[in-house]
Amino acid sequence: MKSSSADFSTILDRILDTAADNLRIAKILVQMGLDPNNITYDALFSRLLEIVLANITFANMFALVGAIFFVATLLMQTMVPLRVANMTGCTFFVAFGALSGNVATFLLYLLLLPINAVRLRQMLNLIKKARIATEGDTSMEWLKPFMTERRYRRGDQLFKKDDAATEMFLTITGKFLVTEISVEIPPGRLMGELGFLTPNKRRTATVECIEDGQVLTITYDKLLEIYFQNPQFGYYFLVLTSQRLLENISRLEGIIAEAKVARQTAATDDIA
Ligand SMILES: Nc1ncnc2c1ncn2[C@@H]1O[C@@H]2COP(=O)(O)O[C@H]2[C@H]1O
Repeated sequence: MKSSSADFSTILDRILDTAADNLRIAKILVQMGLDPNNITYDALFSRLLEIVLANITFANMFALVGAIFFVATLLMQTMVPLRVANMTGCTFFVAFGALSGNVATFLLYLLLLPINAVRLRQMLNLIKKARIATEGDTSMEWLKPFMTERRYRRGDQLFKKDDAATEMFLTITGKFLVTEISVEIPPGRLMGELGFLTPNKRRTATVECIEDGQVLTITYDKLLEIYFQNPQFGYYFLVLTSQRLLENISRLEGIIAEAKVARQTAATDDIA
C-alpha cells in the first residue's frame, strides 16, 4: 500500500515537472514573439533568423570572428598556428569588449594577448635553435668551456676499436682518421661520440692522428649532464650520430655489393 502511494506521488511529481517545463518553454516562446499553441519549425527558424539579424552590430561581428578563431585553435595540432589563431581571436574579442563596453571581456583578452605572444616567441626560438643545431658542428662553441685541451702528434692512436670509451673529443686543429672506414675528421667536428651511446660504452672504431693537432675533450659523465640539460644539444647529438651510423651502413652496403659482383664474376670465369 505504501509503495503504491509512493508511485503515485512520483508520477504526480513528474507530471508537475513536465507541466512546469512546458510552461517555461511556452514562456520563452512567447518572449521570442511566437505562439506556443501554433509552433512550426518554419516559424521558429524565421523568428531565430530575425533575432540574429536584429542583433548584428559592429561589436557582435568582432565577437563572431573571434569565436571562429577560438574554435579554429581547438582544431589545430601544431603550436605555432595555434598560438597565432589564438592571438587573432583575442584581438577580435578585445575589440568586441571595447566596442560593447564590456570591461571584463576587454581586460581578459587583453591579458591573454601578451601571454600568447611570449609563448609563441619561445616556440619560434626553440624551432630556430633546433634548426641551427642540425646545421653543423659550428654550434659547439658553447661546449668549449666544459672541455679540456689535449695535443696529438701525427701517428698517435687516440683509441682502438672495442676500447672502453669514457670521453668525447672536439677537433680544433689537425686531422684524424677513423682507420677501419678511412674517414678523415677535419677541425671543428665531434669525435668519439658513438661510444657514449653504445650500451657497453665501447669504441666502434679506431681513431688515429694523421696531422699534428689539438683537441678538446669532455668526459661522458659531464656529457650526460649536458645532454639532459640542453634539449637542442641532445637533438643535434641524435642527428649527428644517426647521420654517421647511416653513412657507415651505406658504406658497408657498398662493400657487400662489390663483393657480390666480384664473387659472381669469379663464378662465371670458373665456368668459362
Ligand atoms: N661515418 C663516420 N664519420 C665520422 N666519424 C665517424 C664515423 N663513424 C664513426 N666515426 C667516429 O669514430 C669514432 C670511434 O669511436 P666512437 O665509437 O666513440 O665514435 C666514433 C665516431 O666519432
